[in-house]
Amino acid sequence: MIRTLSSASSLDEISVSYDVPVVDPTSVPKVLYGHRTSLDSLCDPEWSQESRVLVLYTGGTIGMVRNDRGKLAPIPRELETNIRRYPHMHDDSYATKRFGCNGNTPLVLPDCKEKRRVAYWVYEYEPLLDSSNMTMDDWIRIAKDIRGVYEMFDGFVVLHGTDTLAYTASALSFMLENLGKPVVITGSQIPIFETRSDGRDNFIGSVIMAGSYNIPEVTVFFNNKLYRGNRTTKVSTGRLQAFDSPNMPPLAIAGISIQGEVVVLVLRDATKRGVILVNTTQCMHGAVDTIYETGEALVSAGVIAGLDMTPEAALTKLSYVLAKSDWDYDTKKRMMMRNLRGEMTVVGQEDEGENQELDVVSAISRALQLSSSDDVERIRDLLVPTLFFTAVSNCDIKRLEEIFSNGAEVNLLDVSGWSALHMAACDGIAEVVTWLLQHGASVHVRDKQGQTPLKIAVENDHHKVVELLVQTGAHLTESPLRLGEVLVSAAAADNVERLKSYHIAGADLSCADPCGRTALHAACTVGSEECVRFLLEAGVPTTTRDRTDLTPAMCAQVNNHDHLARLIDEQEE
Ligand SMILES: NC(=O)C[C@H](N)C(=O)O
Repeated sequence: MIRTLSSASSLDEISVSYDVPVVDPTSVPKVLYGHRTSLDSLCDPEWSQESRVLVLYTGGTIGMVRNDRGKLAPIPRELETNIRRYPHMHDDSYATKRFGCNGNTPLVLPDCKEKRRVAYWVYEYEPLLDSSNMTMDDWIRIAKDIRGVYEMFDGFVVLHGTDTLAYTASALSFMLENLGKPVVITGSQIPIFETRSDGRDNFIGSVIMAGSYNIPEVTVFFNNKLYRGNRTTKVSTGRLQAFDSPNMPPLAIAGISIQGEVVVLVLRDATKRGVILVNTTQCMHGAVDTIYETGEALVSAGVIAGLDMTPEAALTKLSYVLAKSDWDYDTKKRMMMRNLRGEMTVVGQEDEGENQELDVVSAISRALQLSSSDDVERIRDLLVPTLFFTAVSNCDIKRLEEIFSNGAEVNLLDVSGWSALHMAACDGIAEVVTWLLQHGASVHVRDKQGQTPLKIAVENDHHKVVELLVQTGAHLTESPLRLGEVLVSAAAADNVERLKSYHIAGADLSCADPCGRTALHAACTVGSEECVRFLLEAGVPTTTRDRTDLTPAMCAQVNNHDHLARLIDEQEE
């Protein structure tokens, strides 16, 4: 089982930092824009059968080919063409049967016994880069590209050269604020086309991670291991185990610390001038420590202890923090000391007082006369999920806090694939939903029917909850045609509350069903004045004609609801 400590816990919508403006759709690269225009097919409800992954191919050895002189260089459009030929990377017969044979047929991974098949698209950068030639602008481009098509995919894979991969991973972890979907970065030491290559396993593993697991953060997948992105560092230019995450379990091993040679007085001047200095270790294992005189002297000179952050994470975190123009100097310093995305281990006040044993665990352990801590641990693992779901349905926030501090996984699923957020969204308790979102619950988790918490909240007309979920980046996944159908049936049932739910969830209320009928046609047909008034206030078009060439006003007249036809006329005037 894959466990993750979610790092996204804000109620804001996903955004990209480093001073990047809100993404302008016209700036989305052509191929991505192409996907945008085929949004309909991507959002088709049938699609819940597969998860969707976008592979952003930026360059690196993984897609390079040896030239006549034996030198490696990337060749445009070579990667996807080759992948289509590898049966273990693309199931052509499944893809053709499901999606037909057109220019936009996705690649599909063969059945890996995961929940759903994973369909994926490769978006190739131009030019393809050796990562040692990448700059901060390239990090920004990747972040913007992900933001631009964020709602259309369940996860993202970034194919990247290994030389600066850890820097990009750290940078993206800070830049992609409130990330709710997996972003997996990978590459290889040997090109994917060569007989012996780590590239194929890294590629397939990353696509599976991005498509089948709910790990909403920036990670690095390499040599069969998934690392937190901002914890990784490149450790070898030649070995297939090119990356490591020395200070993050399960690889963290206590070791000796490093002492730096510094001239403290030079440093004190700098911090007085408002320069932010961070002390990090180059060592693989361990953290900078103030038990040494030199370390203590650095702290007294105003240098921030970077604890066990990798130099890659420290550099990119600094760039991120410095670019935050709305933070003053003290806030920036405080943020550098705080664990923002799981990039460093902060022990101390945050942990104090937590981890008190749950009363019920203690009681059962006593009743069973358990003496070993392993046995108590097992009882806790068994009980915590049940207690957690019970606290959610009882809306018991105090209990939720207590269970959470005892290790409850906030995105845990029950047998029907429901998370605690699905449950709270169904009950419509905004307080619990807010608590879950603040503690890292993902709004993108789907149950076995492919339903998100947002869909559940909409279907139960919990408007406040719908609003909270949308603010956190949730979005509807139905195609416009399917939306047309549900809106028409809501209006036909005189259900204005449902129309409001869809409206708050961001649905376009003018969507038509397969007969060309809109919610306004249906409301006029059945004579629902409340629905007609609501739709007109929402500004839906009034002149749309259905397949039988009727406008909503004509439907009202045919069914003897002349007053509704008049309402529409007044609106048109
Ligand atoms: N293995 C690699 O990908 C190294 C290559 N020079 C790069 O970083 O792009």
